[in-house]
Amino acid sequence: HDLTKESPELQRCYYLLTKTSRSFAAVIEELHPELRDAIMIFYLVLRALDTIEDDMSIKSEIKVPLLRTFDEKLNTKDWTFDGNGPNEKDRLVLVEFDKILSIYHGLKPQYQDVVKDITYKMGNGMADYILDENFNLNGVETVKDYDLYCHYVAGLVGEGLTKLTVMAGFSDDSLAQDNFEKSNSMGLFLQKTNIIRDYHEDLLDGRSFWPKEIWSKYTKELPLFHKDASFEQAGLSCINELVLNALSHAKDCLSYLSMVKDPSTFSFCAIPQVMAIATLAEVYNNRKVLHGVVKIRKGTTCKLILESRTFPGVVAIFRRYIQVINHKSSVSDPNYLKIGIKCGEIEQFC
Ligand SMILES: COc1cccc([C@H]2O[C@H](CC(=O)N[C@@H](CC(=O)O)C(=O)O)C(=O)N(CC(C)(C)C)c3ccc(Cl)cc32)c1OC
Repeated sequence: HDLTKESPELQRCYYLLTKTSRSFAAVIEELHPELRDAIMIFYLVLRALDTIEDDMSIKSEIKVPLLRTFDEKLNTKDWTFDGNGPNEKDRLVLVEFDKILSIYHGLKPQYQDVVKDITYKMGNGMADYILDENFNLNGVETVKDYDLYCHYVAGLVGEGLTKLTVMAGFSDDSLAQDNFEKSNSMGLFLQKTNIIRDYHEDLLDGRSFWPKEIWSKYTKELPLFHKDASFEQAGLSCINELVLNALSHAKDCLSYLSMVKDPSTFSFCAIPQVMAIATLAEVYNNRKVLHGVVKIRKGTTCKLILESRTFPGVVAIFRRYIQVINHKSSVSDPNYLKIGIKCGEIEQFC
């Protein structure tokens, strides 16, 4: 849409958006005017929160209270933060947070309330995890912990977006009546896909989000998958079980998408989901995941965006990649039968 007629602050916010996520910024800019600015601001506020959580140069005595009270910054007119982490690529959203605030205060009050409510819940969820020693030392312990962590950082985003789209009349009211189960799955499907894909990168940062309840079936130490060639097969079985776990959200995601009515909102919701199912098919049984970040090809991304403009198009994409996963699975894999059953279930649903 044409930004030149917008206020300087709004133009600056869209500039910040393109800086933080080039490809996804284009999708947000195509949104219906009723929700475009609200979702752009929601995205930037979440990015600011994520940048604080990720900034290892802020010590936890400062970081924890900052995360817990971040929603209160939304009541101010000009709060900014010059977090001293020069290497944080998203630092700009904190340094220029006053620009985000000026647009936030111009949003409809009911949209402001959704952004603030989710910011409050996410900030406190993040703070709880930073304080939870066992998370810090061993990473995420149980699959239950894994689902809770992903709820805080991603499931809540789905919940907020559902509230916004239902308020705008762009999605079925029923999406806001299932205790946000389907909204939560929309976030967990994306976040779990990223966590599987980012194994090596997170290891380099000295952390991991792979749940110990799963990886400890295949190794005593998580880095061995990368370091020791004799653990490569075990690493593949672990990836495959994590993909199986992520696929448990696929039906909810397809059901969610079937209830989004507005075309631009549908694309906004569908594009990340089709990227995720394609990524899951790429990482499944793929040893490259243990040594680097595996990305789907640019050409594939373009095809997926074009094909995901309608619900039947999205269903066809899911069906195709479920088949790819099924054909890649090997009889020697401990979860061979389960992945076959799961793929069958999702195909039935398609
Ligand atoms: C109903 O729920 C959704 C509907 C549409 C999109 C998203 C979801 O999609 C992007 C898509 C995105 O940001 N893609 C990036 C690639 C990447 O960062 O991995 C991109 O294309 O650059 C994404 O990844 N996250 C981040 C979380 C997953 C943590 C929520 C995200 C962050 C803020 C917002 Cl407002 C939205 C999203 C939804 O959230 C679940």
